[in-house]
Amino acid sequence: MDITRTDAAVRIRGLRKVYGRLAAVDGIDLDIARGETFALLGPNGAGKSTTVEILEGYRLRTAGEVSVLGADPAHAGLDWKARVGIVLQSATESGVFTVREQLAHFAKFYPNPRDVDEVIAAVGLEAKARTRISKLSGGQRRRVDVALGIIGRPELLFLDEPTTGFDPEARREFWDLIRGLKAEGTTILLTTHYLDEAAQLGDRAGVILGGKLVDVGPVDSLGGADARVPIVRWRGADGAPHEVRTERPAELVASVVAELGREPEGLEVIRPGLEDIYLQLVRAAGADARDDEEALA
Ligand SMILES: Nc1ncnc2c1ncn2[C@@H]1O[C@H](COP(=O)(O)OP(=O)(O)OP(=O)(O)O)[C@@H](O)[C@H]1O
Repeated sequence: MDITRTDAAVRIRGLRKVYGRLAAVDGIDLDIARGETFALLGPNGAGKSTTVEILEGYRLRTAGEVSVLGADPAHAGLDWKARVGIVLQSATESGVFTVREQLAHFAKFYPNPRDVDEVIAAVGLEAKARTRISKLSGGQRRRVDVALGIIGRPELLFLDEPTTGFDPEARREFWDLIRGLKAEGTTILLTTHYLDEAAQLGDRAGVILGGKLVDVGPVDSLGGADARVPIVRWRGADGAPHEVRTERPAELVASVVAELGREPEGLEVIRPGLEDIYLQLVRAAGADARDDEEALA
């Protein structure tokens, strides 16, 4: 099968990456459509960066098939590189240039770059355009990274934990920037530890655990319908904790109040958000892994 013959921006089949005895990526299949924003979630060491770096052409895979914008990133040339924007996890080091100089320099490598001043404005660095990068704060340097990632007007943008170190206002401004790129048709693959970021930006999300994609789907359906059923918690007459999942929490609370004849202690009604669902998935996978280990022992 020639998987480069696809309309998808990214197609991954049976991807594996082995470091010594560790399968850091252990059989991933995934399609990302053109124009889609896909958020890749997972705890530290899950295999997100390894996967993304293979797609970027920075790492070689052990096995599997990968197509990115119709090419195999392991063999793609300069034309392909010009169509891809990359914001790596680690920040820019080149401190001697000003923000504007650095961007103007990189813009020359691309056939159809964005306007340097527009990009500086888009990442909110107008006031620092003539400042040396070495004099910027961590969050401001991260904005330079993002600016360098988009200066070439990429069709596909990889963002590896882009807002680490951003203050809350900067994150919101960054989200607006990403929404603008998305509106222009840019395909975006985002890895993040911020679940609200995935919920704000992602059309779909995938959760990687132990090198495997354990769930993938629209952000608001991740974990399945059951994962979103409200949870009611309270303490009974003897002080014992109770927890019930129900689609009709008001009805349950009314019956608990009637039974106790008073306000229940420790009453909580929780509608699980993406963060709760993600944590449930991570814990469930951890429990499965322990069961497997016990079965093997
Ligand atoms: N060059 C390498 N040599 C050996 N092991 C590696 C190498 N790079 C990554 N690993 C291991 O592969 C696993 C996956 O790492 P990876 O960086 O892909 O995780 P991640 O999901 O991006 O984590 P984080 O959220 O911390 O960035 C980890 O156990 C890591 O220790």
